[in-house]
Amino acid sequence: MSDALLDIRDLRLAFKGYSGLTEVLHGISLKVGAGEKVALVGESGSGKSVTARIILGLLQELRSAKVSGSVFFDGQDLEKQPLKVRQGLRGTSMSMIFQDPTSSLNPVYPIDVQFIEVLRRGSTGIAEADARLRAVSLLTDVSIPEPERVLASYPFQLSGGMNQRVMIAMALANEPSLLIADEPGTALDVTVQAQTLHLMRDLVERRGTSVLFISHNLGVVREFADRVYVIYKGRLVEHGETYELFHNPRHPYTKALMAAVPRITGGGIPEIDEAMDGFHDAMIDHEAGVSR
Ligand SMILES: Nc1ncnc2c1ncn2[C@@H]1O[C@H](COP(=O)(O)OP(=O)(O)OP(=O)(O)O)[C@@H](O)[C@H]1O
Repeated sequence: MSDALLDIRDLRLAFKGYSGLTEVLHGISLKVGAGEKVALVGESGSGKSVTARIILGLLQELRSAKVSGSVFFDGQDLEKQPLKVRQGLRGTSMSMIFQDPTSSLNPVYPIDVQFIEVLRRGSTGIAEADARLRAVSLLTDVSIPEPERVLASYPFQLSGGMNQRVMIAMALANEPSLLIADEPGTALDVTVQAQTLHLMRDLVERRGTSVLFISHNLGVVREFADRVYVIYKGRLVEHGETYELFHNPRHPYTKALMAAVPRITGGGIPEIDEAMDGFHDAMIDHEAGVSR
């Protein structure tokens, strides 16, 4: 049992390929408390999105993915639950916002069809007229003018920022206790991204929704998260309260993330790899009992 809403313990992931197993996560442990906003930060390829997909139970459906460890959600070990139970949680108790709305909004259906389907996942049997009213109210919450017009539109008829707001409204439609936000707004221009993030923060704070916020951008995280975990090549290298982490970063990788825009190559940073030798074990010891 755990008192945190989300409690991930010793999560490991490897992909089976022609040349054998490629290890991607090497024992990730993290917690998100009720109403807490927690960020997972690291460069491209460090393992942020796969962590999110494991929480949602999506990777476990892939035959090439070998997952071990525990994901406790609301006190239940999800890894021990049948697939059907996990699928039932998606879009209801836990939902996800992706960086690019076009990857989750279906281009061939108007927004209303997709919105009503989402609402029906949370309340089976809801009448169409009621679902429509609820959708209008949710779109109003995300500051969408003329929600009726937006409901009748196809995603391609809306701007990127508008689609992102629609996604946020849909993700919050069934009042999830956990929202996983994977670099929301990265595909948008900086001003629209900032507006989207402020809006999302207001909404989750008002509703008391817990958030796991995934990003490569420490600047964005500073604005948004209560606590931060830093991930590097499938390992957590540091975590702490946001204020503390920014004022007293201990790990060389965290310092590198702060000092400059990280090189988003996925290949790692040679200087950090060197500095990591020896440092990583010391950090793990330092954080023992907290991150492990
Ligand atoms: N289905 C898959 N099969 C094989 N390897 C995969 C698969 N999905 C992800 N990976 C690998 O797992 C590693 C972690 O990927 P992940 O998408 O979690 O990175 P990320 O930190 O979210 O990066 P980004 O910010 O670019 O999304 C990468 O090396 C990626 O190539």
